[in-house]
Amino acid sequence: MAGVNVDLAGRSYGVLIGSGLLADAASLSGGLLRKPVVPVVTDTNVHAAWGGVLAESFAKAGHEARFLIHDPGESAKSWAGLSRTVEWLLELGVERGDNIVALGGGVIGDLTGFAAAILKRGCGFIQIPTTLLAQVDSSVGGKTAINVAAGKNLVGAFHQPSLVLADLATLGTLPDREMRCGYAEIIKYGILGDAAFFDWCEANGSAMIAREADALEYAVTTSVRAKVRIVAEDERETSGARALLNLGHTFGHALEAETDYSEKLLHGEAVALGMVLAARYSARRGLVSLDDAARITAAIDAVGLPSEIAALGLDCDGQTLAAHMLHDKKMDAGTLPFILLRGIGDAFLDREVDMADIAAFLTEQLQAH
Ligand SMILES: NC(=O)c1ccc[n+]([C@@H]2O[C@H](COP(=O)([O-])OP(=O)(O)OC[C@H]3O[C@@H](n4cnc5c(N)ncnc54)[C@H](O)[C@@H]3O)[C@@H](O)[C@H]2O)c1
Ligand SMILES: O=C(O)C(=O)C[C@@H](O)[C@H](O)[C@H](O)COP(=O)(O)O
Ligand SMILES: [Zn+2]
Repeated sequence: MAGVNVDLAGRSYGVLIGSGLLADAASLSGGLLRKPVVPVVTDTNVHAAWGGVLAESFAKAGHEARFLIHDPGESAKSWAGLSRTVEWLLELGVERGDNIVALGGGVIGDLTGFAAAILKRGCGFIQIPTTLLAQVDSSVGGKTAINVAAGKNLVGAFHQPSLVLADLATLGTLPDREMRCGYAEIIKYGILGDAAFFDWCEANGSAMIAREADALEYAVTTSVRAKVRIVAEDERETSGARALLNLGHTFGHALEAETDYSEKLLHGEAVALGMVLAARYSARRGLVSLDDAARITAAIDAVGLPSEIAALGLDCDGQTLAAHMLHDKKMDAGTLPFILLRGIGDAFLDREVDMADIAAFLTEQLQAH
């Protein structure tokens, strides 16, 4: 088992990574579980696959896991999903010092974390991420949110968990499409700041997606360490350091909005496409070489992630996609900074991007091939 500490004044916590942690969840949580009944928020798929293992672990330690089970998918990260969660937690009599368990992927983690942030002005929560994407990214760092009509994650809070338990064995039941989504956020750490890790991803992406134990453990621990370093430097995304974790997301969130946050395009797939677009736009501006942009596209394509927005068959132009971006949380005094590239492993925040140029570029990309 590997452990990574997230060092934040007054809000520090550990991320434990290993295989089989769920069966020991109660003992690993130690004093964080204070009451006989422990609220666990999850979705139907995760409950069916792993709810029993968690319930048994809690029962061995004298706790009853009481489940709130949402439908799977982005629809749970909504006002309706939030209100259902908060009302249920209130009925259970959850107190500020209690910890609510989020058992699931990024949707359940973001929703439960936000419910914990606002319930009685702030309760504790434990992240038990069961997707690769949630283990390498969403369970760590304290961004919690729901989606609203105007866009992705627009209502939320920074609220750090008390503990993260990333059990690699839970990935055994995860569909391959979701494994590829996790890979998108993993290779993101290489593209934005670690060229050697990008090389490693290029060589080991397929092994990781095939759940080869060594590759998976290396990918998850390296990713978590990378994220923790950035979060410790800029917890609330104020200095620009954390904004680099948004590489591919300005484009990606616009694509998710245009596809109605549906199964047509999952978050990791949108981020993969967004990173290709960021690389190609950087090349168009002469910031990065065409070779580097092509290498990023090839690494994404090689594992079966989408790399061409033209193939999505969207009925819109670049201007429509650019309009979605105007709600982006990075907007600052009317301008939208973009995360662009000078090279693989060398991302930076460009505050001088012209939105008309972005729209024209996207129209070209929508028509390409
Ligand atoms: N807070 C952050 O920093 C952050 C970072 C990245 C992504 N996100 C958010 O995370 C969300 C995406 O998360 P996700 O990719 O984990 O998707 P998800 O939570 O929708 O899970 C994907 C699918 O896998 C199923 N599933 C989960 N674990 C499983 C398991 N072990 N076995 C079988 N099925 C399982 C789920 O039921 C769901 O159908 C997006 O809303 C995104 O905005 C947040
Ligand atoms: O932790 C961060 O910071 C990230 O940007 C991680 C992203 O992968 C994640 O999708 C995040 O939710 C996007 O941030 P947002 O502020 O644009 O919602
Ligand atoms: Zn993301």
